[in-house]
Amino acid sequence: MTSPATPWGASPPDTFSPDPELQAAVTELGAAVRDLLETSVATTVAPGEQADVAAGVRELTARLAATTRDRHTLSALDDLPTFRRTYSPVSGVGHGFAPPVQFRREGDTVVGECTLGLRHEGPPAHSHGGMTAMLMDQLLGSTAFLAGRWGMTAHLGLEYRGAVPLQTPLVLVGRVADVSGRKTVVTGTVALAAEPDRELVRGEGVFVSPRPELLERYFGDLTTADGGRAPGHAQAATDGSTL
Ligand SMILES: CCCCCCCCCC(=O)SCCNC(=O)CCNC(=O)[C@H](O)C(C)(C)COP(=O)(O)OP(=O)(O)OC[C@H]1O[C@@H](n2cnc3c(N)ncnc32)[C@H](O)[C@@H]1OP(=O)(O)O
Repeated sequence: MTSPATPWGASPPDTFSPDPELQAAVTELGAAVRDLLETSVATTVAPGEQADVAAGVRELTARLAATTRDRHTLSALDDLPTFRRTYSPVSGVGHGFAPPVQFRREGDTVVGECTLGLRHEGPPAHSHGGMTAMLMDQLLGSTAFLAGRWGMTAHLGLEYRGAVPLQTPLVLVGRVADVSGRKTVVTGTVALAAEPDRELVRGEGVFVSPRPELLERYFGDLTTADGGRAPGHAQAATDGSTL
């Protein structure tokens, strides 16, 4: 299957079809852990109740620990050529810390929407600056990727122009600014969904597709969940247009 032409290059064909039962269970567990994390930093119940809950959570954790993957093994729901990352701490539905942000193409931009919670707090009632940097890194990286230009963050610059409130819908917009060789420059903004033209954070990132020796060093021993060599990175990272 070939991907449709876009003003900025090829996008990867999405032919990956994960097990729907696993996808549903991981999504549900991610949502439940997200609620737990959020409530754990908001709760004001008595110390004894918190201690009881902690003991219960440890029992549940032990059940999940019965079988686990190591860092060199992809989840069965992940796919490198399409960069499907179920456990991304920014966009992963399976990650309790993630808002999670949903990204989509809109014209020549990539748009993301999310609402941050108390688990992302820095200054009271507002986002931690590092959390906003995570949002920006993922936004800019996703923008490069969706333009057929996968790369790793080589530089990330941020201007914090206004504090980002928690529990308030946000909109993120990314644009490819320049491409040359293995390098892609992307700019992006974070704003309130209700005031999309008032930029709270402005970012610029340089994404570089690593040279083959680095690719091998970083990802050479990655395997898929069923033990095969993980496909896609060598091609995906050296030239996004081959995706
Ligand atoms: C849907 C999926 C979306 C995924 C989104 C994910 C978002 C998150 C992305 C990440 O967080 S990635 C993790 C954080 N980043 C890293 O760990 C990268 C660490 N750095 C490296 O491994 C290497 O420095 C790097 C791969 C970035 C570059 O190494 P190379 O040896 O391949 O690059 P090289 O030095 O040959 O430079 C290639 C080009 O990039 C340019 N370049 C490299 N570093 C640069 C830099 N810092 N600033 C500006 N330009 C840079 C360099 O000048 C040159 O330009 P020219 O071709 O025009 O000469």
